[in-house]
Amino acid sequence: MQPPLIIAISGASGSGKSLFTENLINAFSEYHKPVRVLREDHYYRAQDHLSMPEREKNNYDHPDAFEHELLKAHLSALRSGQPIDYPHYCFNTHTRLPDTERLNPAPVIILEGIMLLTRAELLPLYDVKIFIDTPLDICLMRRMLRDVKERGRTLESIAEQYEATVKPMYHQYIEPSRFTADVVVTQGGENQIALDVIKSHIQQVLQ
Ligand SMILES: Nc1ncnc2c1ncn2[C@@H]1O[C@H](COP(=O)(O)OP(=O)(O)O)[C@@H](O)[C@H]1O
Ligand SMILES: Nc1ccn([C@@H]2O[C@H](COP(=O)(O)O)[C@@H](O)[C@H]2O)c(=O)n1
Repeated sequence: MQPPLIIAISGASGSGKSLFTENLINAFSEYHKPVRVLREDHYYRAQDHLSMPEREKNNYDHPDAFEHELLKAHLSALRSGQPIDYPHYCFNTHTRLPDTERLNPAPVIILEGIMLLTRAELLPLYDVKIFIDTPLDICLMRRMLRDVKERGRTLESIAEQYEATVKPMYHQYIEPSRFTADVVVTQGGENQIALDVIKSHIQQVLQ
């Protein structure tokens, strides 16, 4: 069996990675190749041993917040045709859920997450590296709306976390990782030309 094509999509929180991923999947639907999506967020470290106030204080915008060793092992397994036990994460409790999900390999694997391009040891595992480059003020505005609605946050906590970790870590880790990307996408998840270009590259590779 041919190894899967692995596409990594990175960029700031709120840059439109999830939306771009959804649109890329839709673009694939006519091509009849099963696509599997893995979210780096699911690889945030389990923190069951910490109290809630301790969890709330943590820096979730540092590469070490993620169990990248597990992600790397999972990518290697999928590449060699083995299934994985995909972890699930809860943003409200800041830790992993007890259950995992058995996932089989697929011809196309899309990975999505903020720190995917920051680890030198992960880069060789990706076939295509994409960076969604969206101005930070737009990312923050989107994040505020989403985190209040979906992640149980208050505006005060979002503003505090943004100043303390999200913004400085973006400049330290995420922004420099842009230069490792094959494609930098401006105008976020709705950039149709970028979607078409990437789709046509992927079609050529898969033929
Ligand atoms: N181009 C866009 N125009 C309007 N809203 C957008 C756009 N891109 C993303 N959003 C919205 O902003 C929020 C964050 O986008 P999302 O794709 O989840 O970002 P990320 O995965 O990078 O954190 C979501 O509610 C999404 O629907
Ligand atoms: N317990 C957590 C874990 C992560 N975060 C924030 O999530 C952001 C990354 O996820 P996106 O879907 O927005 O890319 C990251 O910036 C962390 O600050 C959190 O708030 N709590």
